[in-house]
Amino acid sequence: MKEDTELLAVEEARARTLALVQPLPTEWVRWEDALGRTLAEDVRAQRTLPPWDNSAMDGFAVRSADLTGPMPVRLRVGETIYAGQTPREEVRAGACARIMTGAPLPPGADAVVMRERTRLTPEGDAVEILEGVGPGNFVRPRGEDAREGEVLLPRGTPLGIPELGLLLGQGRTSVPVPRRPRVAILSTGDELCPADAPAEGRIVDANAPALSLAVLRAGGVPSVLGIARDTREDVSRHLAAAEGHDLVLTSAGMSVGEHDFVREALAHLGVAQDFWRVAIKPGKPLAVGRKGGTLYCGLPGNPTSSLVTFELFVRPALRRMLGHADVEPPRVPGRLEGELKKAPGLDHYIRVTATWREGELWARPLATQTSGALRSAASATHLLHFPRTSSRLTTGDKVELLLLSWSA
Ligand SMILES: Nc1nc2c(c(=O)[nH]1)N[C@H]1C(S)=C(S)[C@@H](COP(=O)(O)OP(=O)(O)OC[C@H]3O[C@@H](n4cnc5c(N)ncnc54)[C@H](O)[C@@H]3O)O[C@H]1N2
Ligand code: MOO
Repeated sequence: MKEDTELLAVEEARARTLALVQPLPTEWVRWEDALGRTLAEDVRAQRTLPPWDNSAMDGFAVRSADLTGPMPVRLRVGETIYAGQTPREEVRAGACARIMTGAPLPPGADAVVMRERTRLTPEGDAVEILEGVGPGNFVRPRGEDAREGEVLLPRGTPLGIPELGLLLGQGRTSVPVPRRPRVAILSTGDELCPADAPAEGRIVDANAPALSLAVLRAGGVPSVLGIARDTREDVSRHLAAAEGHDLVLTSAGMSVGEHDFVREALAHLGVAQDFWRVAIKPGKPLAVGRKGGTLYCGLPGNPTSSLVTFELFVRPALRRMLGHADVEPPRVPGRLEGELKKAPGLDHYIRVTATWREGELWARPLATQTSGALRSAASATHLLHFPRTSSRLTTGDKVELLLLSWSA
């Protein structure tokens, strides 16, 4: 195992993590399970939509050439066409048809005048058009949404609600997507006990359940492997059960303590470590490696450190497995409200609560920033990036804020 004592920059650590993963094999899922995933193949339109030119307004289907002279113009009113009906008559010069939104445009007509710009005679057999319109006015052209045979959505498209609506509009109820990553989560530590059997003098394992929620939110399928004792043998035994997963997350035992066996157990299992230790706070002792098709991330035990490293490294890797092209943590500009100091050297990720005021996002650091305390993450809305080269930030300074996937 390479004893790399140098700290890797956060961007490099993320790039190296992402280089170890790729989109997972394709599966077909129903639309209900496709939200937030990506298309694994180009999807072509099977039908032209709308299938015919149709009206965008309730009003009158007209020949625009009839409306070029002085206004108003009086037209004879023919049939009424509702959505779902087929027009029976051609609109001839000097005439029009009553038409409702979504109804097919009748032959002869090339424009629609909305009802509010007309005056119907009391008998209802003629209408005064109050203003002229050009051809195509309020006409939704055939094929505006889709033309049969064209690529409607290309491979890699993230499937949000309108994209799925578009596919459903084509009569497609299932889509090809990369399958969901299967993620094994292992807590390690002699001091730990499970949350459903809390024991006196022990620390309840909060990391595995918290990480499994983070995995779920990121679109993965978590399975919790329990708690391994602080021996190489017990960690190795538990890790053996994780083989075959796409991603294995371990929690704790990553630092340089006498009982920090996780890296040793990973090496023993044949995991090739890509890096260990990143120049960030919190989360410095992160280790990442690979064996076969499985990515291994050894996350630090401090509860907030494990969640921060999840956001910065694990979630991007899960998004790549799910086929997303954009996997960087999303960022927005903001301003600091408060004072921050540190020694230069590490990138710090400060837990803040940001609120919108006077056209800007103002970020106030939470009172506690210790990574051992989950309080330093509870009620945080963003991570404020305090760059490695910087040692002081003051109220009003422009800052980069990373959106958190944890928040309620
Ligand atoms: N001499 C040094 N000591 C430490 C360093 C260092 O560079 N040199 N780094 C510190 C940093 S930074 C971190 S982060 C921690 C991470 O250490 P480990 O990954 O080895 O984690 P542990 O020491 O086992 O545990 C840390 C802390 O978190 C609690 N914990 C662990 N697992 C859970 C869990 N599943 N649920 C709730 N809480 C958990 C554990 O009880 C400890 O209090 O190392 C520093 N030390
Ligand atoms: O890197 Mo540690 O996560 O600062 O407590």
